[in-house]
Amino acid sequence: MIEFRSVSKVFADGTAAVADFSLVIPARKTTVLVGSSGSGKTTLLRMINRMVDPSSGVIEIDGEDVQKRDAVKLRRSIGYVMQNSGLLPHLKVIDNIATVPLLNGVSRKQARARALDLLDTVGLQRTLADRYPSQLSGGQQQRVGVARGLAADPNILLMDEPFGAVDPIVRAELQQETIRLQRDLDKTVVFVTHDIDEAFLLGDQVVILERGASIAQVGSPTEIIENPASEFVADFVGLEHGKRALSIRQTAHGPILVDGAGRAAGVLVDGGAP
Ligand SMILES: Nc1ncnc2c1ncn2[C@@H]1O[C@H](COP(=O)(O)OP(=O)(O)OP(=O)(O)O)[C@@H](O)[C@H]1O
Repeated sequence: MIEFRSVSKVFADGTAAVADFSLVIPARKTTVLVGSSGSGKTTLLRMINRMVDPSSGVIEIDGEDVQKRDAVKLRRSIGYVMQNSGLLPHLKVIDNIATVPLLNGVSRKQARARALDLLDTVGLQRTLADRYPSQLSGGQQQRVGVARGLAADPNILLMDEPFGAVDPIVRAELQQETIRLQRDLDKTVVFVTHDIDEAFLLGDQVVILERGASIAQVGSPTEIIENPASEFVADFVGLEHGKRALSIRQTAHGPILVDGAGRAAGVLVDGGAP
């Protein structure tokens, strides 16, 4: 479990990125921080692994204040996946994945063997191991980024807009892979996005943020859609514009569900049916 208690961050130039933020992030679930640009999502994420230190307040992992941990060791024990994969261009795929285990003292042979296993885990061919990042597609690079994040077998995986730079089809594929990985690996995932649909798809817990990382609402996707806490939330999740409003239309073959634009969205089935 990760806990933020009254955490604030004011950068050296006076920018108040985060003001009095408190949140419990449960273990082995996916928590998604979602909000528009500049709402403080990345700053919150980076305070978990001490890439950024808070100005005030406490962040605990399993009851231990992260400020009391060695920053470098802490960072290496937590997986981090970023938007443009962050791969080192002069290292082959296999060596990119093996970097953190090597730094942690794992033997080269073991680290490379694990890197090959991780290529399987993220759905990449092992034959890609000897390529350089520039010889991969954007989607493949992101998968390598996820493999690298998992390399030290961390309990916590931080993902900062990991699929922001790939096309919508690859993005949908990577989202499904993330759901599968989470089911198989059971990590505590903290995921940052500005895309509410991605947040609802991936999040067990969704945190909607306004400027200064002020929490507009926190809850499961169902709770938020059923009962938006404010007009801001209703607007942000698309309830105000009818984007998520489904209605029943009778057809010659029975009732179907249509969305706000009148497009067929599905059929109605008995919720109790197998
Ligand atoms: N190192 C820094 N120095 C000064 N201001 C910063 C620094 N890093 C971030 N900020 C500012 O803090 C605020 C929050 O930034 P942050 O990157 O956390 O937001 P975000 O929600 O992740 O945005 P985006 O979706 O655009 O990445 C912004 O106003 C940003 O300009």
